[in-house]
Amino acid sequence: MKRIKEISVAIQGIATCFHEVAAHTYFGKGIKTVECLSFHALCESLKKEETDFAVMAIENSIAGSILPNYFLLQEYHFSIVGELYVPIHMHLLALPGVELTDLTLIESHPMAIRQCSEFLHSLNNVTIVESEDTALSARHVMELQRKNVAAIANEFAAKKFGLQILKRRIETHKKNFTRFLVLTRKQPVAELGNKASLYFEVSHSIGSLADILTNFKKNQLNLTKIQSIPIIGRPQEYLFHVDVEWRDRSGFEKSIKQVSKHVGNLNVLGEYKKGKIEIN
Ligand SMILES: O=C(O)C(=O)C[C@]1(C(=O)O)C=C[C@@H](O)C=C1
Repeated sequence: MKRIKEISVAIQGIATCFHEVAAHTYFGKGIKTVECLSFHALCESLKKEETDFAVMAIENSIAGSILPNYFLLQEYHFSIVGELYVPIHMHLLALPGVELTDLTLIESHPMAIRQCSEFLHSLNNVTIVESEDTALSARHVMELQRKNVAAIANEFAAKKFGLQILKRRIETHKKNFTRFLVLTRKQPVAELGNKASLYFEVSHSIGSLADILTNFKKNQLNLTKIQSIPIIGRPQEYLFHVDVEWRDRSGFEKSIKQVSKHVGNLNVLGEYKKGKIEIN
């Protein structure tokens, strides 16, 4: 009997990290996840065909955009084929028996640290250290076996590395979501989506960006995100990354045709189905 090859998905981080949660939420449990310790390594894994897909965090509702990932999207030109919003619950993890007053060092991924800044500012004499990944930080706490060290990570990491949840839900706001993109090597557009991500540059003249946004409005496109990214080597010039949604795809097609005459470097990174934010 012919075996169906299991889908392999590059994630940034090690097992139990939020990227693994995102990959399992999108594809289900029957996939092989490939651990990458940077977003650059994640892109390389997909580019070198070691994996079929990559899941990449792009923004968080507390900490904002992950700007370096916009540069990676420009550099690698993968297709965005999906997106999902994952609820993020951050916990402070330490060895069993440790108390808050024992801590002198807390380690985590920089995005996790930013999501917990209010809590972290309330602590005295604690050094905050950035790491590649929340789950890796939890593993470090287990490996070090020191009472003064803690990690910010999720409940799956706590379970896997035998750590206690010293303080639960330390994110600055309880409605905390990270948006992940699902990437694959360049492929033709499936035209089944209701959302697209694109980027372009406009001339340095009055209203040039406003004209493009007005065109989106005219074609019934809902702008859900706009992010400017510096053009390296051209100070004060920017690329604009935008996400738009539609009810009728013909409006998107029309708009792309029309704006392509007025912008430079227009790239549609992908069309995909809009992800849902499930607030419960
Ligand atoms: O460190 C992890 O667990 C990750 O998957 C990375 C990451 C991120 O890049 O934003 C994913 C989701 C959370 O926002 C915090 C960290």
